Amino acid sequence: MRNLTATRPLQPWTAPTASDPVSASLRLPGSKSITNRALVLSALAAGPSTLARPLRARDTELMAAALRAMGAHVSIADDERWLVRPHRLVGPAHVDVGLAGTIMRFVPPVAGLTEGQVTFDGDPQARNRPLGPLIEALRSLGVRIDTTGPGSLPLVVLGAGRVTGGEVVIDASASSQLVTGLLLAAPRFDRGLVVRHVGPPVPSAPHLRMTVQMLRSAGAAVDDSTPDVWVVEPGPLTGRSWEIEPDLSGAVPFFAAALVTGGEMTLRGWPPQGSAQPVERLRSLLQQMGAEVAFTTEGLTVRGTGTVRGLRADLSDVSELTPALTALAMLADSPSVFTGVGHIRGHETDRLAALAREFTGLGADITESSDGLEIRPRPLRGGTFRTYHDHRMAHAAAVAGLAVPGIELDDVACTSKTMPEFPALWSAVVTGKS
Ligand SMILES: O=C(O)C1=C[C@@H](OP(=O)(O)O)[C@@H](O)[C@H](O)C1
Ligand SMILES: C=C(OP(=O)(O)O)C(=O)O
Repeated sequence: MRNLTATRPLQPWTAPTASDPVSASLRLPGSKSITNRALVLSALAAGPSTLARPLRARDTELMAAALRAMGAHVSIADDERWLVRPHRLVGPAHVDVGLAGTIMRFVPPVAGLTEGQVTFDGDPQARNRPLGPLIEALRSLGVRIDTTGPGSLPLVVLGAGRVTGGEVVIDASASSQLVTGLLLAAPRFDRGLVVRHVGPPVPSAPHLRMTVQMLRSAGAAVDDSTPDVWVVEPGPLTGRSWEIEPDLSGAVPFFAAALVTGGEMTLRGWPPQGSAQPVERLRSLLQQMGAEVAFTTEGLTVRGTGTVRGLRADLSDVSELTPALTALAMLADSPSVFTGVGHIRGHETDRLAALAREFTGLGADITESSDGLEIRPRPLRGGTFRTYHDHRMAHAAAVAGLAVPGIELDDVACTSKTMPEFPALWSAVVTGKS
């Protein structure tokens, strides 16, 4: 099986230190999670769709390429508006998932609906990310899948062009994306789908709500009224125009900059009717850490008061924020304890181990627990910080670097996963040249 992933040259980068309060008003790129759900739903719809202000980054370009490889017409030439015209899905096709959880979990069910063989592989670290429960769930629904590894990439889906559907039991405690992947394709299964989760809690509940909300927007009938059970009726998905919100997770390091430096950061472009992303939860976390947060006509504004407070929190619903919040906690006036995020050991890297190791290398007092981190702030020093191909490790190092001179990332190019402009934009914002 081929691995088409090109080797990317490492890009060392020294995180800029802020000499003044960081203040800016920005419009950030679109949400990865919304863009990739919209691409999948559009490729499975009965008519054409558009995505307004999508995220252009490695994860979303690879998703577009994956769907195109299986026959959908996906045009991403225009930064402001991507076009998707569904087409009969046919193999043979190869899907390079890169390091994207959204591709490795959302596309195999689509491959089951494809006529022909679809192979999947990605970056070496993608092979470590949990996929077994999805493979088993699809097999139990009659989809033929060949694997060489123990329930992980690489894999081959021998698509029959249709999936009967029915009922499936899955342990999705390793990732909410295991459920989302099944749900997104489920309206196109002959009998629809009932997904029943059995096991420790599913993390990232807001991402599951986003999935249900977007399925309904595309015309699907979904019942999520019973905890840990999702019922999707069979039926056509409609093509539509998707407005992609700015990425909330990508915004967090910028909000953190306001907190650390006593500055003010406004992110423009929030939907007036409420967000599909967990804005209220983020607002509460930042407030507990000492920020003032306000929604104005211009956007979402976070103001630092000059002091960062320690935080005790279960972060299971917003686990992808753990790296940036850990960096903030390093600079706080009291200890922090984060729990509920054991599953981020299966994110782009083992984030608990990587954060503990790299910040310890800078002089931090940080320890891993089985499901989180404990941080007792003390002065940090500059030094090398390894990012392990993980964009959010780079975000964490950048936040610490605001207050600690000489933090040298071995590679910042990993930020291309969700925000290729991150190094340039961050430097401009921190130095006041944005
Ligand atoms: O569905 C999604 O778009 C995502 C779900 C979450 O995954 P996990 O449930 O694996 O944490 C989140 O961390 C990830 O960044 C994006
Ligand atoms: C966990 C993340 O990504 P993925 O969508 O690849 O799971 C993340 O972006 O923090």
